[in-house]
Formats: sequence, structure tokens, C-alpha cells
Amino acid sequence: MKIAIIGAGNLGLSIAKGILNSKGSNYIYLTKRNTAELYNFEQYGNVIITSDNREAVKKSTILIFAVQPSQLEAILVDIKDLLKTKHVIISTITGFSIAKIESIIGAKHHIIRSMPNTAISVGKSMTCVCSNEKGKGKINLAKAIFNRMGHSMEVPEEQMQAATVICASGIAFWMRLIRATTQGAIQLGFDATEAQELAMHTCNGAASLLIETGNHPEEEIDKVTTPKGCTIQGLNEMEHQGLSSSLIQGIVASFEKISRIREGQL
Ligand SMILES: NC(=O)C1=CN([C@@H]2O[C@H](COP(=O)(O)OP(=O)(O)OC[C@H]3O[C@@H](n4cnc5c(N)ncnc54)[C@H](O)[C@@H]3O)[C@@H](O)[C@H]2O)C=CC1
Ligand SMILES: O=C(O)[C@@H]1CCC=N1
Repeated sequence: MKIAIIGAGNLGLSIAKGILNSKGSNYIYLTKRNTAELYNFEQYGNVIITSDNREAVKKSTILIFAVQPSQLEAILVDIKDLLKTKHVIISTITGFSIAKIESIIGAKHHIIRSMPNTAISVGKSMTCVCSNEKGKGKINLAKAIFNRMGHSMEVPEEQMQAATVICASGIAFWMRLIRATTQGAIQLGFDATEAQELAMHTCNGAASLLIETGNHPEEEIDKVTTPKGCTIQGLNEMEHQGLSSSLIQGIVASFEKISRIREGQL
């Protein structure tokens, strides 16, 4: 597979690392207006760094767009005459609909809208995908690419906004929870490094329990909460302080913000 990542920023570089770690491409084109910051990637023989999007499009079949929402239209206008049937166009852009992409490049192309997260760099992204009519034939290819770097799910396009909050922004939300747990552990006497080690591996264990057993979180919580014990005491105090409620409110606030990004009211 020949992959171009158009827009090698935070997400684009995370995808590049994921692809390189999974040996998922013959070579990768990485594009950015100012390529100086990409010198780290020059050590890889199969990475081509350029500011020339047109060159990257010509030489690749899978085109992953990871630029800011306000930058996509001009880039698509610039490269659209180069698009051929071989190309699979994968957008990661928040709030940028398939209809809008089609209105720029036409509906005859394979268009996949995706929502990965930065854990793609370590092969652990939860990625949601959907496609235009033409792209339906390539959705399994897109899922296969993302499954090499984590887990993927096809969703209706109407759910991409919610998927953005839960999966993409979700990385930041979980990081803050891990950070808060770390702060608690430091207050209880662990040094900062130990505290983070305890927090992140416990978080990993909790997620793995659910992934591997298919159990509901409350079923696992019931196994931990000894009657009159310390776990239920702590858990109930967290809920009195609004733990679940604040998370849900944050998720909804994030969701509402995407509507404004979509409408260009940044
Ligand atoms: N950062 C994240 O965790 C996630 C971001 N997204 C979406 O991915 C997109 C990129 O987000 P980030 O990586 O955070 O942004 P970013 O600002 O870090 O990266 C965008 C990159 O595109 C480059 N760029 C701008 N114009 C260009 C052009 N004409 N040709 C080539 N490259 C150009 C910029 O130099 C920059 O490196 C956004 O649309 C965002 O909504 C989606 C999921 C997760
Ligand atoms: O915060 C943002 O707007 C982007 C989309 C999801 C993750 N980062």
C-alpha cells in the first residue's frame, strides 16, 4: 500500500507512527507546509517528506487528510484534478461532512470519513468510519488499515460527531482521569513516577477486563466493592461530588462545540 498523509501534525504524525510500527505500507508520504519539524522521520527509509501535496497524491493510493477543518477545502481544490479511481480518500477532519467533500471533488471517488485518536501511534486507536456511496466498496479496506493500529467500527455518518467526542477527545478525558488518580496517589505517599505507573496500569487493567470478558462495568465494580469497605466509600463520595455527572456534562459540551466548528464559528 502506498499511503500519503496530508497534514503531518499531531494526528497525522500519530498515524504515521502507527503505520510505521505496524509495517502497514510500502512507503508513506508525509506532507506539511513547513517540513523542517519532520526531520525525525528521515531515519526511516520508507518515509518521503514533502510540502508538495500534488506529488504525494500522484504517488499514493490511500490519501489520509489530517489538516485543520478550515484548511481542507483549499487542499482538495488544489489536488482534485489528480484524483483517479485508484485513490481512497480518508478524511479525519472534525465536522467536515462527506457531502461537503463530494461538493468539492465530486461523488465518483471513494470517500471514507474516519475518526481515529492519537493512540493510533501505539496501535491502540478506537477509530470510527463511514463512507459515501462509492466508498462502500472500500470501507473494509479502511477498516483493515485502522484495525492494524487498534480497533475500528463502522457507524452512520450522523454519529461521527459523537464518535469524535468519545473516541478522539476521549483520549484527553481519560488522560485527565489518569492524571487526577496520579495526584491522589502522590497525596497518599507515592512518588510521582510510581503514582503514574500505578494509575495507568490500573486503568489499562480496568479497560482490558471489559474488553476481554465483555462484562458490564457495574458487574466488575460489584466484585471490588466489599460491603462496608473502602471502595464503595470512595466511589459514593466521588458520585456525591458529581463524577459521572461532570463527565457526561463535559461530553455533551464537547459535542455541542463540534456543531459550532462545523458551522465555521470557531
Ligand atoms: N489531534 C487529535 O487528537 C485529532 C484530530 N482530529 C482532526 O484531525 C485534523 C488535524 O488535527 P491535528 O493533527 O490536531 O492538527 P495540527 O494542526 O496539529 O495538524 C495539521 C497539520 O496540517 C499541516 N498543514 C496545514 N496546511 C497544509 C497544507 N496545505 N498541506 C499540507 N499540510 C498542511 C499543518 O502544518 C499541521 O502540521 C483536524 O481536522 C482535527 O479535527 C481528529 C481526531 C483526533
Ligand atoms: O479538539 C479538537 O477539536 C480535535 C478533534 C478531536 C480531537 N481534537
